[in-house]
Amino acid sequence: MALREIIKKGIRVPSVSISTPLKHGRSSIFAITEIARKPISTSAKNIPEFSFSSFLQGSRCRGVLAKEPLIRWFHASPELLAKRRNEEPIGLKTAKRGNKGKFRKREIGTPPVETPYMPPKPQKTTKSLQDKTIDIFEGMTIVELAKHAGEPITTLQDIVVNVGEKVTSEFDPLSIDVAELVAMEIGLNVRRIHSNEGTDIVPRAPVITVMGHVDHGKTSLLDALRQTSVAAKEAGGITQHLGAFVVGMSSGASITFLDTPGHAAFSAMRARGAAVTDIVVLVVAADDGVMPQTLEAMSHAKEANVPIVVAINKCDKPAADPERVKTQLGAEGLELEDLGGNVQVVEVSAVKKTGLDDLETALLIQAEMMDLKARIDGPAQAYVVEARLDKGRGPLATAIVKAGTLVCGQHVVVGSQWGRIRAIRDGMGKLTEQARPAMPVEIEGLKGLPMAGDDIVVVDSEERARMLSSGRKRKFDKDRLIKINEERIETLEPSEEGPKRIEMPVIVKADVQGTVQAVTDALKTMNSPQLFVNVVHVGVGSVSQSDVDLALACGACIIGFNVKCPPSSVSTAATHAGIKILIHRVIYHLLEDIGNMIVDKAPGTCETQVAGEAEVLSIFELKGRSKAKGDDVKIAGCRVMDGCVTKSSTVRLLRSGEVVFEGCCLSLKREKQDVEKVGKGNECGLVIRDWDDFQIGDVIQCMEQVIRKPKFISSESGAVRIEC
Ligand SMILES: Nc1nc2c(ncn2[C@@H]2O[C@H](COP(=O)(O)OP(=O)(O)OP(=O)(O)O)[C@@H](O)[C@H]2O)c(=O)[nH]1
Repeated sequence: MALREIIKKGIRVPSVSISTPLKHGRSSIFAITEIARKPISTSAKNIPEFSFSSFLQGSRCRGVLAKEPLIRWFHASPELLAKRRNEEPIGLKTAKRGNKGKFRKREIGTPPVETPYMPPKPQKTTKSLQDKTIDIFEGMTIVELAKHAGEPITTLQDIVVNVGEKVTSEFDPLSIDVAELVAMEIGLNVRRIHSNEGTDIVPRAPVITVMGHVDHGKTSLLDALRQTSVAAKEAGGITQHLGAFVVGMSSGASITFLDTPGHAAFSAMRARGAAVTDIVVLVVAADDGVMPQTLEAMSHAKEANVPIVVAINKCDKPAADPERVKTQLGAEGLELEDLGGNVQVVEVSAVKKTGLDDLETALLIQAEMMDLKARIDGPAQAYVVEARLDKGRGPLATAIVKAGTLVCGQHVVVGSQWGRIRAIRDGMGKLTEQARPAMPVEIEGLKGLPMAGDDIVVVDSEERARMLSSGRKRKFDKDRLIKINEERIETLEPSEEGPKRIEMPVIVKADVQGTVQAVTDALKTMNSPQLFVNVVHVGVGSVSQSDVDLALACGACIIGFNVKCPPSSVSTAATHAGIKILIHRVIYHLLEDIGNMIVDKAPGTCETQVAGEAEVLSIFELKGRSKAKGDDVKIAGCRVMDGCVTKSSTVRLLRSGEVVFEGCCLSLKREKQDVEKVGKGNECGLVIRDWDDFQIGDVIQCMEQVIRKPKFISSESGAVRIEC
């Protein structure tokens, strides 16, 4: 849609992304933007005069770097601009530019037509740039970037200038951070490609994630492995410190385990492109066998192209049947070594601590086959495994370095957060100066809380860190808005015809960022055309007064997952405000609770149903007995076959299965006594208002109005849904 149309129609544009080469008429575009950004009541005359320098500043913050590129308006040349001006008289005339690049005068023509502002109906975004990911690398040129991005070189040059970089030629190498910023400004996702060439490359420890069905012993196995570690034995046992730990073996080799068992953490990390895990240990209980989440874990590993080592656990149990498990896994397409494939299987017992050495050996063999190596010099490439907020130390992130060395004091950008690394601690909680590949560490010094799977990028200066972080935040916010919009549309569309949609606003608080995400994702699985679980706010830490205030403002309930009960002052405030706080540690219990709340909250739909059914066995006629007119009255002598016949309800008469009359009951008697209702198996006399044409064999049904609430359904695999 042309800008002129937008202005005319009064559609408010949140902000506009404009990109034009210098001298190609950006001043007029800027002026148009100013009008379009405001509600239509603003007249063009209100636009203040501006100078060339203020325009440049303006274009930086509102034009090229604008947040919502709903409209892209490229001017290729002054000729095209002139042509457009002729074709689309927008009521604005471009200022004439003087020799020194200053605007002398700007004439403003016809103000836009004033029509009331109508918020635009959310529209489905077409498969957008938001979904496009390009590879970027240190030293790439603008020409290369333009080729990857599919954008004109001049557009990118302009953005590079606007992010404060000097450009002398399109063949100038860009730093990887600037390349990312430029890509984000045009709405693209990036994948940073790090070069490994010519540096010190050494073998590294494998990084392993344990997955499997609920209660098959993932946590027990991790605990057992942690205790068998040589390092643990030497240190007299490690207190759990990080979301990852290293098992040192007597041979000197080591294995890094991610202590965030579960598919949610794995998927969340993968969704952010964090290829942290080298191998998945698939835990299957020997007595239970393959279960739904075993299959889920298998597909997660397959999709991520991560090899599996199977640990058949609970082999100490009398009901254990490892052979059956192997057959089941084989039938699911896993090519086990025993069956001629290359997937290793180890029989273990986490409780009896048997088979753990075999498991470690199997993992080392798998790692050896993969020839895992990493560069140890140069800037670190690392990922966040877990993040939490510590009262005294601020945001803390458990990280795994993939390549290079992370050094204390470096400026980093972590996801959309930034900071300067104040301290690095190893798995034992000991301060260290640096972290090398496959070494889980905790870093301190970030300004905000990152998320599991966020990448850690080392940058040269605080300025660069701030700039990259704010660029990422803008992109993150924009993508989030697009996603919310799409989710709303998806859930809204089919419900327009159907029953009214239930919206359930919730606030999610959890112990760590990964859990926040897992809970949020689990809640979203409940969404359907009839239900929208609207996660209005998320955060790490226990439920606070400000959560209660927010919940009150938006009618939300508060979920606290894996957090302590809130202080009594907060609970009291919530009770007074009528805000529900749900504290849970098991996701299925939480979903069940939320499901029940939704059912309670749902208004339900009013339905008519048959409450009782009677068959006409005989017909009596009472002469001149009608109270109103003194006419004859026909009584149907009936037997109640099902349910209950009630005098106050509406009735319908069926003959040969067809409804022939609908009305109300005038009189209901049982053995000459007026009664209100007659139950199944009993006989009664029934008079229907305005109907006396009874026949033997007719069926009289009593109808009642019921409010039907949605049903909460939870399946064995733990999935839940609300059926309206
Ligand atoms: N007999 C026996 N019991 C085990 C073994 N491993 C775990 N268990 C028991 O199985 C139950 C579940 O173990 P967890 O380690 O909590 O299982 P999980 O897979 O981490 O469970 P979720 O975190 O709920 O998915 C506990 O009661 C454990 O004591 C084992 O090797 N032998």
